[in-house]
Amino acid sequence: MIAILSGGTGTPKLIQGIKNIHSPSDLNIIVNTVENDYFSGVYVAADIDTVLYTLADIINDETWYGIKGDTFFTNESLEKLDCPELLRIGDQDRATKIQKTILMEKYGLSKAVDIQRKKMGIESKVIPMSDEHSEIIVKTDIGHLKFHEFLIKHQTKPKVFGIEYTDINPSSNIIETIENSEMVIIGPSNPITSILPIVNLEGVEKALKNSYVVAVSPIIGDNPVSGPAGKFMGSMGYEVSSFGVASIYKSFLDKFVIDVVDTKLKNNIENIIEEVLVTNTNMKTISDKEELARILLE
Ligand SMILES: C[C@H](OP(=O)(O)OP(=O)(O)OC[C@H]1O[C@@H](n2cnc3c(=O)[nH]c(N)nc32)[C@H](O)[C@@H]1O)C(=O)O
Ligand SMILES: O=c1nc2n(C[C@H](O)[C@H](O)[C@H](O)CO)c3cc(O)ccc3cc-2c(=O)[nH]1
Ligand SMILES: [Mg+2]
Repeated sequence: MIAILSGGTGTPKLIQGIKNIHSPSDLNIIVNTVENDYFSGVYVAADIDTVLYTLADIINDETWYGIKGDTFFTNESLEKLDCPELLRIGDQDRATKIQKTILMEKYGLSKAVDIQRKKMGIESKVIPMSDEHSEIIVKTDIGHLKFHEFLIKHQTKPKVFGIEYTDINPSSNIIETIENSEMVIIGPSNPITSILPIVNLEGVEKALKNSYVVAVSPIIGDNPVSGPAGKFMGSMGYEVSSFGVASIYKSFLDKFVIDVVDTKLKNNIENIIEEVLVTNTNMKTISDKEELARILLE
C-alpha cells in the first residue's frame, strides 16, 4: 500500500501518472486541509476536491481546480446580485461542495469525503489530514491575509513575512496509514502550506521517520513551477531551490527526486539526503506524469 501526501496542483498531476501504472485501490492519499474555508455559505476543501476530481478523471486540468466543462451560472448570478465570489466556483463543483458541507455537518470531514469518493467510483482512499478546522494566515506588508485573499485577491503580490495556522489533531487513521505503507510519496506540492501542515500533525513526523519516504521537488531552478511556494520558503529563511526543499524534509526523507535543470545541486543535496535522483519533473503530458511515477515506484 502506498501513502501519498498531497496539496493541490503539483501532487494531483503526479497522481494522474501514478494511478495509470499502479492499482488505484492500493493508494491512500492524505490531503492538506489548512486552505479550507467557507465561501458563499459552502465549505470549500480546495485540495481535497482537486484530488477527488483528479482520481475521478473529471478535473479541469487547465486550472487544477473545479470540474472540466462546468458551467458558472450561480457564480455569475451572485456577481449580478452584488455577492461576488472570491473563488470562481462552477455549478457542478458547487453541488459537490454543498454535498460535502451537508455530510460533514452530520459525519465529520473524513467520513464525508469517504462517502463522496465512493459515490464518484474512486477506489483510492482520500484522507483529510484533520477533521478539525484550521486556516492559514499569511503575514504580509499589508497585514494578515487569509490564504485565498493573498492568492487570488492580491495575486500573491504582497511581501510575505511568514505564515501561521492553528495546531490541530490528525484525523483518525493517518498515523497507521503511514506506518502500514511500503512507501510514502510526498508529491511536488507547496512544502510550506501544503506538506508541512501534514508533517507537523502530532505523531506524523515520527511515523515518517519510521517509513520509506520519497519526495519530488516542486521547485525547478530557483522558482516553483507555479504558486507562492517560493515566497513562503524565502519568508522562513529557506533557499528557494531544491536544496531548500531538501532542508525542509531532511529529518525524514530517504529519497529526493529533482529536475534535470538542478543536476548541479545533486552532490550538495546528497550531503543531507541519502539518495538523490535526477530526472524530468516538469509534468506537461500524461507520459511525463507516468514516467515520473514509474521512476518513483521502481
Ligand atoms: C495555488 C497553487 O499553489 P500552492 O497552493 O502554493 O501549491 P499546491 O500545493 O497547491 O501545488 C502547487 C505546487 O505544485 C508545484 N508543481 C506544479 N506543477 C508541477 C510540475 O509539473 N512539476 C513539479 N516538480 N512541481 C509542480 C508547484 O511548483 C507548486 O509549488 C498552484 O500553484 O496551483
Ligand atoms: O487561484 C484560484 N484558485 C482557485 N481555486 C484553487 C484553490 O483556491 C487554490 O489555488 C489551491 O491552492 C489549489 O491547491 C479553487 C478551488 C476550488 O475547489 C474551487 C474553485 C476555485 C477557484 C479558484 C480561483 O478562482 N482562483
Ligand atoms: Mg494549494
